[in-house]
Amino acid sequence: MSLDAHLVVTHPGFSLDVELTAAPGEVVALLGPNGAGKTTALRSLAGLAALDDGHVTLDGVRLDDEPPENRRIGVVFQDYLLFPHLTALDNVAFGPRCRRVPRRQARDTAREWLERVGLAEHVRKKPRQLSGGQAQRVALARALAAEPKLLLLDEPLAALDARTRLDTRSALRGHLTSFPGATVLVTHDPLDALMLADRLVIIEDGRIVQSGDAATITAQPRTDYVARLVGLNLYRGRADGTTVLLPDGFSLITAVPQEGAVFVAFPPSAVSLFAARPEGSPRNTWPATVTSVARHGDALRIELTGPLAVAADVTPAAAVQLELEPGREVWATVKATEATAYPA
Ligand SMILES: Nc1ncnc2c1ncn2[C@@H]1O[C@H](COP(=O)(O)OP(=O)(O)OP(=O)(O)O)[C@@H](O)[C@H]1O
Repeated sequence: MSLDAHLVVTHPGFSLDVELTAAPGEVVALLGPNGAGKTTALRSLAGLAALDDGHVTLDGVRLDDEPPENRRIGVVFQDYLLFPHLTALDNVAFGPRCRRVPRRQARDTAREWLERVGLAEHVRKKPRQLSGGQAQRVALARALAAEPKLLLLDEPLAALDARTRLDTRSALRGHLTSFPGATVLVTHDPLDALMLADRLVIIEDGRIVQSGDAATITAQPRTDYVARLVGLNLYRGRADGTTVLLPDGFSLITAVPQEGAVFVAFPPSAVSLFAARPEGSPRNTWPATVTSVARHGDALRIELTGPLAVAADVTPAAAVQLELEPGREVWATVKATEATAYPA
């Protein structure tokens, strides 16, 4: 169930030319700025957009001449909606039914999958009676129930609010871990990529600019986009429920409990700075000293030392008001809901 693809697609003013492989069980994330060609790549893998050149091979079998329904590819696309007139159960049973599995058996399989994604009580609901997170899980169950060899996910979490996103991301990670086929995931969100993927492939302007595991890419970004992308505050520690103890003794509180070795990540935009210790403040609050101030897009990126070394993004107005300059002592906070912990 390994994927080997060379995707060449030409539109007026844009050309995509990327080579992509994914081993059985491997999750590959395609990341890139808007218009980089991620969706085009995914659609051409799915057979929804024609290749102008190249090939798509799954397990050594060329797929590019096969119609989408014969490709044994599961897709969870943002615009690939559930059938509105079918129940969750029949939406999920649709895949097996397409493969001529008898109705009762298809429904049994669908029920199992809906249980697996935690929707046992919602099998009879129509899509409009489901929340965004539930609909996303039905879409995932529908894709997996068809026993695809390749799973394609296009921004699977983008439509969800922050809290639902966190829960759904963790659950999705579990499902991907037990999925035996190859997975290709498109996302804008570095956290999705770090948490869900074994390997990242960064696409800019239709070309691969960097690929590798998260640690390698984080250590050695090769383009401005990648540098900004990995501009996450990332720590390794040991989780005991929602408390993560870092090696130098500082503890971070996270929203989702974990156990054992974990990473904790949050973006610089999640760090707030205050002149005095804030009252009734979020769970993570510590004194910090500014070491540098640099322009970062429309914001200023502030590097701080203290019990936790962090980067924070603040508006220029806030930087002036807080008199942020090297040596300035401030208080930093991060909400537990912004600090994501995931197994290391
Ligand atoms: N059918 C089409 N006809 C012409 N141009 C297209 C077509 N589909 C995509 N493009 C162009 O191809 C480029 C890549 O688009 P694509 O949607 O693949 O990028 P993306 O990386 O997924 O972007 P985003 O993150 O914004 O979704 C864009 O410049 C887009 O305008």
